[in-house]
Amino acid sequence: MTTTTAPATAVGAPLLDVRGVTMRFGGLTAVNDVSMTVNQGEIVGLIGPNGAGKTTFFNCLTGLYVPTEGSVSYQGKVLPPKPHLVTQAGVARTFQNIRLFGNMTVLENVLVGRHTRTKEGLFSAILRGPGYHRAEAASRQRAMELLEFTGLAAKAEHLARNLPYGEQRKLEIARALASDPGLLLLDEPTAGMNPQETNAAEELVFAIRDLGIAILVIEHDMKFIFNLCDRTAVLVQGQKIVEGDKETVQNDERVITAYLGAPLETATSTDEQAEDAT
Ligand SMILES: Nc1ncnc2c1ncn2[C@@H]1O[C@H](COP(=O)(O)OP(=O)(O)OP(=O)(O)O)[C@@H](O)[C@H]1O
Repeated sequence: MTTTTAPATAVGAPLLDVRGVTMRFGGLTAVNDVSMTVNQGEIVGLIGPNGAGKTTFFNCLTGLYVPTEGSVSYQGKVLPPKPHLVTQAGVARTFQNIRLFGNMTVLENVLVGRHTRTKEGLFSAILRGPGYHRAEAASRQRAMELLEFTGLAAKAEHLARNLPYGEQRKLEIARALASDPGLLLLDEPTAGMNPQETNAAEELVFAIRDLGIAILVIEHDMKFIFNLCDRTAVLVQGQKIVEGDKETVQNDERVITAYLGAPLETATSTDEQAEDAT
C-alpha cells in the first residue's frame, strides 16, 4: 500500500475553539471536560477506544447535543446548539452511519446539502420566478462541481442507494461540502472501506484541506489517521488524555494502556481487516 505524506500547509488562526465540554447522560459522563482547537489549514485526528465519547463529542460540537458544561466557538463566536445554525455558521459533518436519501439521485442529495446557502425563500420557490430559477441553476452548477471534485459526476443521475459503499461515503462528503464549510467534521469516513477505497478517501481529505477547509476526523484506522493528521487527540473514557503528533501519541504510555498494549500503527488497519475477511 502506498502512503501519502501531508504536504506542508500554513496553519492559520484558530477556527474551532472548544473549552471544557462535558456531556452527561444521567450518571454517565460520556465526555469529560474536553478542550481543543482546530486551526485554519489543519487536519486534526480524534481517536479512542469504542465508547470513549468521540461521537458524543462531535454531537456536542454540531448542536445535536447541548453540552452539560463548556462552550464551543467557531471563528470567535459561540455556536448556537442547533444543527442548522451550526451548518450555517460554517461547520459541516458526516455521520458514522451513512445518512443519504437512498431514493433520491446523487445530484439531489448534494442539492439537499446546499439549501443552507440558498437565499430563495418559500414564496420565491412557489412562484418560481426568475430569482428562483437563477438560484436553482447556480445550486446545480455548484453541486456538479462538487461531484466532479469527489469523482462522482458520472453518477449524478444514479439513485444514491445504488452506489457502491465507498462512493456513498464520498457522496456524504460531497453533500457536507455543499454547505460551503470552513470546517468539516468526519466521523469514521473509512469505516467498512477496502484498502483501495481508504487510499482514495485519504487523497480526498488532503484535497479538501487544500481547498482551505480545516478537518477534524474520528477514525479507528491508525494508518489513515497518522498519514493524514497534523495533530491527533486521544479520548479515553470521555477524557482527552493526550494530544500531539504521531510520535507523541504512539509513545504515550496511557494511550498504549488504553489500547491494551497493541501497537497503535497496527491496532485497526484496514489492510488487516481485509486480510481477515479473506
Ligand atoms: N444519547 C445517549 N444516551 C445515553 N448514553 C449515551 C448516549 N450517546 C452515547 N452514550 C454513551 O456515551 C458513551 C460514549 O459513546 P460514543 O458513541 O460517543 O463513543 P465513541 O467513542 O464514539 O464510540 P465508537 O468508537 O464505538 O463509535 C457510551 O458509553 C455510550 O453508550
